[in-house]
Amino acid sequence: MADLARLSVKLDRFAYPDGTLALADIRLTVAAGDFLALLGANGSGKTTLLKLLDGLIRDYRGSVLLDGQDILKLHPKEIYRKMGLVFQNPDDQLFAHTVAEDVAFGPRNMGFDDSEVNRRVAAALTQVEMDGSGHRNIHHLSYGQKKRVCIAGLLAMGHGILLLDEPTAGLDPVGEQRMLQLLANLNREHGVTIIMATHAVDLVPLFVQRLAILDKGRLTAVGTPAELLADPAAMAEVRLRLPQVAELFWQLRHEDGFPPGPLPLGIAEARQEIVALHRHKEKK
Ligand SMILES: Nc1ncnc2c1ncn2[C@@H]1O[C@H](COP(=O)(O)OP(=O)(O)OP(=O)(O)O)[C@@H](O)[C@H]1O
Repeated sequence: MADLARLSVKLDRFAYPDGTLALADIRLTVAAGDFLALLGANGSGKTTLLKLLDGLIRDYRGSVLLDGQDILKLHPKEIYRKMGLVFQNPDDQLFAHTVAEDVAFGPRNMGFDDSEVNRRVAAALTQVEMDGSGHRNIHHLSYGQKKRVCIAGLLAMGHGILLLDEPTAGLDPVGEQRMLQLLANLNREHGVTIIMATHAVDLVPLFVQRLAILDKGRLTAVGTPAELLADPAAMAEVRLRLPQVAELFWQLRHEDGFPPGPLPLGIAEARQEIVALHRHKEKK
C-alpha cells in the first residue's frame, strides 16, 4: 500500500539556545487529508512543534520527513510550495497595503503570470469567504478577517498542508465556530491537510478527526476526540479539561445515575440522549 504519510516526526529532543527543553520524545505521523489538533496547556510545546514542522527550527535531534524527505535537506522554497504556517497574530504575517496584494505575494513569487495570480487570489478569497474584499486596506480589517486573509495567502500558493497556531485565538464565540467550520471545509472539500495548535477544547471535537496531546514538551496521547476526551482525571493530569458537555455527562453518569455510555462531545449528541431518556420515562 502506498505510504500516505505527509509528515512524519521522530524527535528525540529540542532545547532553545537558553537551555529550555521544549520538546522531547515526539513520534507523530500525519497522513494526507488529516485534520489534527494539538492540544496542550500553555507552554506545553505546541508552537515549537509547529515551527519545527515548518522548518523554522532546525537544530534538533531527530528527523522531520515531508513526503518522505528530510526537511532539513530541502530548500525552504520546496517546503513552502507544499506547506505553510499561519501565525497566531495575523499582524506578524500580513505586510501589504491591500488584501489582494497580500494574497498575491506568494503566487507572484512562485513565478505565475498576472492572470494566474489573479485567478488564485480570487479563488483563495472565496475559499476563506472574503470574496470582493481584495481592494480593502489590510489595516481596516477586523482581527478575524485578517486571520482569514493569512490563510488565503497560503491557499493561493496551493499549499496542501496548513499549520495553524491558535487560529481561533482572539475571535468572538461565533467567529471561533466559523473559523473551525472554514478549516473543516478546506479539509473535507479541498483535501487540505491541517495541523493546528489550539485551546478550543469545547469546539475541537466537533470539527477535527484526531487530537494529539502535549504536556511539558512530550506527546502523551494521539487519538480520536472520543478516545481521548473521556476521562477528566487523565485530562487534568495534562492540565486540560474535558469539553463542558462531556464533563456534564461524566457527572450525570457517575454521580446522578444516568445510564453508562460514551460521553457526548457536543450539544446535538447530548440533546439526543436526553430526549431519548425523557421519552423512555414518559412511556413507562
Ligand atoms: N525563544 C524561546 N526561548 C526560550 N524558551 C522558549 C522560547 N520560545 C518558547 N520557549 C519555551 O518553550 C516551551 C514551549 O513553548 P511553546 O510556545 O511552544 O508552548 P505552547 O504550547 O505553544 O504555549 P501557549 O499555549 O502558551 O502558546 C515553554 O517552556 C516556553 O517558555
